[in-house]
Amino acid sequence: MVKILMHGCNGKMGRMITEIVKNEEDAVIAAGVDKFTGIPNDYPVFEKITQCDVGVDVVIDFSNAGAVDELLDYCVKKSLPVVLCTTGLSDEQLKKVDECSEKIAVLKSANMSMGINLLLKLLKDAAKVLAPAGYDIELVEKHHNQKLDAPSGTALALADSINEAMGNEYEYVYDRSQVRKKRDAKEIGISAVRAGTIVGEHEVIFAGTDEVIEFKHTAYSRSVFAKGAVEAGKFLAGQPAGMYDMGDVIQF
Ligand SMILES: NC(=O)C1=CN([C@@H]2O[C@H](COP(=O)(O)OP(=O)(O)OC[C@H]3O[C@@H](n4cnc5c(N)ncnc54)[C@H](O)[C@@H]3O)[C@@H](O)[C@H]2O)C=CC1
Ligand SMILES: O=C(O)C1=N[C@H](C(=O)O)C[C@H](O)C1
Repeated sequence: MVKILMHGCNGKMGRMITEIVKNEEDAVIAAGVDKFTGIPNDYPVFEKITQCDVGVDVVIDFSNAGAVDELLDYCVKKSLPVVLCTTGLSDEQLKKVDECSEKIAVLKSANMSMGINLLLKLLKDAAKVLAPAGYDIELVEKHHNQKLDAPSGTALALADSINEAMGNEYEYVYDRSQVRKKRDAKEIGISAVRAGTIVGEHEVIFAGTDEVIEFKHTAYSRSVFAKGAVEAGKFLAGQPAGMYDMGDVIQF
């Protein structure tokens, strides 16, 4: 039985994971951490990660970028593997994540869904054919009005996947409002929409002369992220130190 510490247990994702784990035979949430403790849970909930004294096998984190440094310090101190799903981390924090992965197992992924992880692979092939043929690349992401970071971690991961396939020659452009020149061929434009309760939509557009190819992923429920996160947690418990991603969990 894998014992999970749910970091951010009373948020939208934390609550979804709490429900999904109830149907798991080989995993259980042994404790939660959330700065908002106003929700009754079946497991003990601590306001701060440093207060948690329950023995667990793995941490699943869906919280806030501001909470991640303390979480990483705790995981290193307790030698705990951590599935890091929070997005919007700073460059400094990303460096810290890398350093921590020398001491503990860290699985970092901006999107735990099967569809996006397949898309990360498919886009590399598409870009290798379409970019040299002169197709422009643009990305549009849409999320709910409660989301703090923009662009989404997934949009950045999709752009990084394309860029990696193209020798990291592309620059990301987030805002054209102050620009008075034509777009460069080696740009990936990234636009963000925040509205209503949209769970998560990502569109990657390859636009050539008289032809457009679009890849689109729509998450209709947070359960697609929650299921992936639980699988990742079960996979990561007991793994040696290192940097992991969803490609290690979902074998295509
Ligand atoms: N990797 C993935 O597949 C996905 C990642 N996310 C990311 O996960 C994060 C959380 O998303 P949601 O659950 O929608 O947000 P949310 O705002 O509904 O939940 C976050 C929870 O973290 C808690 N929290 C904030 N600061 C804290 C601290 N210092 N210590 C303990 N708890 C703290 C809040 O009280 C809240 O309950 C975001 O960064 C989001 O972008 C969201 C969905 C999927
Ligand atoms: O905040 C969200 O909701 C989501 N965040 C992730 C991201 O930033 O990519 C993943 C998902 O799209 C939902």
